[in-house]
Amino acid sequence: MAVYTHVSAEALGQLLARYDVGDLVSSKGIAEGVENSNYLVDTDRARFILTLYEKRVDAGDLPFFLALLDHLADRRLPVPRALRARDGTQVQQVAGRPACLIEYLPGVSLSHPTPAQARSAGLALGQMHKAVADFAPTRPNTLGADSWAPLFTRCGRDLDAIDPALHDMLAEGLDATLPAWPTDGDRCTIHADLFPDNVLMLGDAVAGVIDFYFACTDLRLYDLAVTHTSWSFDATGTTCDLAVGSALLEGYAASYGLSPAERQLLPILCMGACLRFALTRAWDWLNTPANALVTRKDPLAYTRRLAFYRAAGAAPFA
Ligand SMILES: Nc1ncnc2c1ncn2[C@@H]1O[C@H](COP(=O)(O)OP(=O)(O)O)[C@@H](O)[C@H]1O
Ligand SMILES: N[C@@H](CCOP(=O)(O)O)C(=O)O
Repeated sequence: MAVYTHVSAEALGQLLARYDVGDLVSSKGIAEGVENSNYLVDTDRARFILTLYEKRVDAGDLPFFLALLDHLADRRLPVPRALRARDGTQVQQVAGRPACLIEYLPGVSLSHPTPAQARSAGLALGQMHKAVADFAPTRPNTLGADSWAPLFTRCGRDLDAIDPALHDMLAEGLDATLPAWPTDGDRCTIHADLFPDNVLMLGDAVAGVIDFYFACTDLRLYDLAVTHTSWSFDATGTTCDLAVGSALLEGYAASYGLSPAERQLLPILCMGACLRFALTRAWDWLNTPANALVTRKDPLAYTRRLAFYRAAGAAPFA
């Protein structure tokens, strides 16, 4: 459960009074997510999401994220906008944290996506990449390839408390990946965390894309790689469903295009994506406050994926 900061009914009532959204009827903390505190808020007029930005979100980056949401929503992509209060502001202070009241989107996050659903996710990702062609703001990827070795060093031998082989697996993975990391290639604004839990589905169709708080400017195909690593495996990272991975690529190819040369880059980009999530999960495993209502995510689910991509080479991307 991701609620790091408690919001009292009084504080929530005061917040809602700044907006033209009706009166508070009920609110409850949302079980999913690990980064921010999220509440489902019902008023007598509609349902909303209240997000309080926590650990990894720098308040200085919020204008970038919120402008991106507005940009994509203006182009009819299914992303939620942050509402504006009567004074025009989108970011408020709630219980000492920066916070936004966000449009609620229907749909469910999947645990076991089918190929048809993965195809829709690939289509949506390609549509987003097209839609950001005229999005001018930029944001460096603070969890990009340059950050992985320093994060590994900061975790150090504490990694072995998670698993005795974790330190050496990550060291080998970094050695295999970083020297081959692409230095050029198409760059654009990317979501950078398009896991199934950040896509709301209705049947086989994408009804919402949420959680843009890692969005940044980086290699476009790295976004596809992150999505491949998160959609194509079971939660433990043990079994790869190649039909799901292929359908994801097929959807992306249909909406954006995917050349043979670009497919050849995907193995190394997927290895990088595995390192990124194994490292941040490991860091969080070692550093999550004991009193936080959050379910930590298993870093080994990403070292298993890393081993898969290292062994499989180009085969999953043909
Ligand atoms: N705009 C939204 N509409 C509907 N549900 C949402 C929306 N934003 C978040 N949620 C729900 O809240 C959960 C956590 O949100 P998320 O942004 O993924 O949190 P975190 O930033 O902590 O990862 C999601 O899995 C989803 O169930
Ligand atoms: N998707 C990342 C962690 C970020 O969590 P999210 O709830 O914001 O998607 C992971 O699974 O490690």
